Amino acid sequence: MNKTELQQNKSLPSKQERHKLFGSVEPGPRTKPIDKNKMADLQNSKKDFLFDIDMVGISNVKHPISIPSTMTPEIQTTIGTFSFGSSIAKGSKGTNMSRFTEQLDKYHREGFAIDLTTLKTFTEELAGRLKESDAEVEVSFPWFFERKGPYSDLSGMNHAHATIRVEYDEKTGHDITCTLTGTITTLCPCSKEISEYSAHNQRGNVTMSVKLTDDFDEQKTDWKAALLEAAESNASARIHPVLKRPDEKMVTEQAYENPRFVEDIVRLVAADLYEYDFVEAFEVTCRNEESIHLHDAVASLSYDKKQELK
Ligand SMILES: Nc1nc2c(ncn2[C@@H]2O[C@H](COP(=O)(O)OP(=O)(O)OP(=O)(O)O)[C@@H](O)[C@H]2O)c(=O)[nH]1
Repeated sequence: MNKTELQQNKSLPSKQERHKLFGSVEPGPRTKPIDKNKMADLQNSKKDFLFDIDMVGISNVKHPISIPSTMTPEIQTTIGTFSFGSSIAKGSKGTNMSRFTEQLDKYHREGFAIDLTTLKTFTEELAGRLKESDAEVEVSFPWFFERKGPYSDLSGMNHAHATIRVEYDEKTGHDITCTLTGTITTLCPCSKEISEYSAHNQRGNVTMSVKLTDDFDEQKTDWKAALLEAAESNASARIHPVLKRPDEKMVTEQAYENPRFVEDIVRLVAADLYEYDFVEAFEVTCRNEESIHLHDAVASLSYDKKQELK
């Protein structure tokens, strides 16, 4: 049926009348100023408001971002989920929340690339814009990377979940924590040991949170690729988007030859993070989505290399 054949039998009231029909009313008298300078500014009231606030800001801010990567694709646009905040002293009623998104938009217009150098500048500048001595910014995003079948070399796209957190304080400078959750295959050592055939295996989620050393050089090291390698190289097998039968045979046999408990994974990944010279402290968690249970198996450990110096 085309447009001219469609009959409009109903005679509808105008859109304005329809809105009235559904409850819209005429605006009431306007008594409050519309000029910004004459408006009340509650946020900036100064009194003793009893307690300092550790962090106030906005969260769950979705925004398009571009991220650099040493793996293919080297530049990718994705959606970042941000949170921004700062402390406020008890003498201030509130923060100026519009300034967070105002600054985000300014950086976006200048081609906001989500690298650590830019995020450090962003956080310091945010503290200045808020007229506070500290600020924090966190951004999470799916990071995509190409993965080839081990035999066929056929490629497809995998992704891991990345988070960068930058904390700035004018007295102590910047603190950066980078987190990556990568997915792996784990094959149960116990099941392999006790069974006449086979062994159950599952998807494991490895979350690595690392505090970077002050001299970390992102031109030399892609932290995302390094953390992914720590998780995948210690797994029973890697996860692949495209597998032909010869590939499938290879990853199945590889998993059988490399059985891992969640405890094995966190310890082996910890050993790699311990050897990375750009990592000052770390936390590793492995959560296996068990294929023989409805529940997950979990293990985690944390380590601070500075402890060794004490
Ligand atoms: N402090 C505070 N602000 C809120 C809250 N809920 C909403 N707002 C925000 O208040 C903002 C407007 O306040 P400001 O950012 O101080 O606006 P302004 O005073 O015109 O901005 P400046 O000229 O930069 O000081 C809006 O962006 C709202 O999102 C809240 O719980 N606390």
